Amino acid sequence: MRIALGNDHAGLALKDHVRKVLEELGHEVTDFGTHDDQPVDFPDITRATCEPVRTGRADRAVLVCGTGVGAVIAANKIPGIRCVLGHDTYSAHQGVEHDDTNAIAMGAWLIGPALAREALVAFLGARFDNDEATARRVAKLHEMERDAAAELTRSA
Ligand SMILES: O=C(CO)[C@H](O)[C@H](O)[C@H](O)COP(=O)(O)O
Repeated sequence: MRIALGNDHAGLALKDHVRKVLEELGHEVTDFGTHDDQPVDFPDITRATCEPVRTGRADRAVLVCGTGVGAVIAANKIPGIRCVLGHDTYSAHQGVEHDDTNAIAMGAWLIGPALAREALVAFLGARFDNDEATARRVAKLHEMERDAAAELTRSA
């Protein structure tokens, strides 16, 4: 898969591990940084990393920050991005199967390299069920995004 990878300063060490895991698993990784420990803002990194997924130039995004929470919040504000907090393997694959998640966020302050690896394997190995119920629910998420965009246009 084509994976867009991004992290803030708090996620740097775990991101380096994640990149190696992704490459070992045979994925094509584009690393959007950050590449050193100078503080950066997770919304900026998240936006840059998720943009190629939004536009179809990457298949999935992997985000690493301190807790994963900031990156999840930011990612789920981007139209077309559905991001799971990937601190357990069940959520990592079930989110794809039921909710068509295309991004995963991890907190470097909370999980270690072994769990990060297992969560990634679960996330990247999973496929959207796309049955009647899951397709209907994800369509409603798209509808919510369209409603939000229309509301913005109306109030502009
Ligand atoms: O973990 C986070 C909150 O959800 C953020 O993404 C940042 O990593 C964290 O807030 C960074 O904190 P710092 O005090 O600037 O290191």
